[in-house]
Amino acid sequence: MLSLEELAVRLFDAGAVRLGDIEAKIGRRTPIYFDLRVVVSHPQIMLSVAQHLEKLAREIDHDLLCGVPYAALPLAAVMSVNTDTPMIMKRKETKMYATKRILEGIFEKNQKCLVVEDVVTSGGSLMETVRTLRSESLIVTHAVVVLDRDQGGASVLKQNGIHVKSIFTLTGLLKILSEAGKISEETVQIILDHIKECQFSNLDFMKDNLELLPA
Ligand SMILES: O=C(O)c1cc(=O)[nH]c(=O)n1[C@@H]1O[C@H](COP(=O)(O)O)[C@@H](O)[C@H]1O
Repeated sequence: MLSLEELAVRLFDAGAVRLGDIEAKIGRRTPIYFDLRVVVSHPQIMLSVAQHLEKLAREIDHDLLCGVPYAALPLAAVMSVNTDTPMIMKRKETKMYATKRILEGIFEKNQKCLVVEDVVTSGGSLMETVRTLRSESLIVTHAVVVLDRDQGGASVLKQNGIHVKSIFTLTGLLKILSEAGKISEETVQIILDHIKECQFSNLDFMKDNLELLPA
């Protein structure tokens, strides 16, 4: 298995870390965007990301895996095969014909479902999936994620009963990439200032992002 440092550099070289003034979800702007969708083109990187998630998942009691659509779906599938853990999939929309299911795959009430997500910023996307799983009587208490952007999403999720374990935090990732000579100190500082300013626990920031708050 690749070390965290090697994995971070491989992800960077594959184009998973985009720098600049980038538009993120719902019009948010960010000086760094982590795009995990590129890993489907790099099977060895995808395998390594999945293995690191499996390591985090080993300490969590679970019967099922569920990836948040879409970027985490291939990762959840690789984890499912590697660990022989059944997976379920959440549809973006409820199917309007045949089975009318929102969740695909076999599950029973009160099974423990571990959620797999690529990036946590506010925690909104992950929470949306958790709500669906809970509405289908599954027990959801943990999530494993590739990157926690350190913007307060993990504590918002904790308030909603979800403990998040991440392979990388954005602060940790920046340290690795700057030590590897991939990003400059100046860029690191711009991103750290952004994280500090754009906190989902900060009420002034939240006023402009109310639609992102988990209910
Ligand atoms: O929009 C984002 O905040 C975001 C930042 C980033 O670096 N990478 C990234 O993939 N995202 C997207 O934002 C989602 C997480 O944002 P939250 O729903 O606010 O936690 C991810 O599932 C992605 O769709």
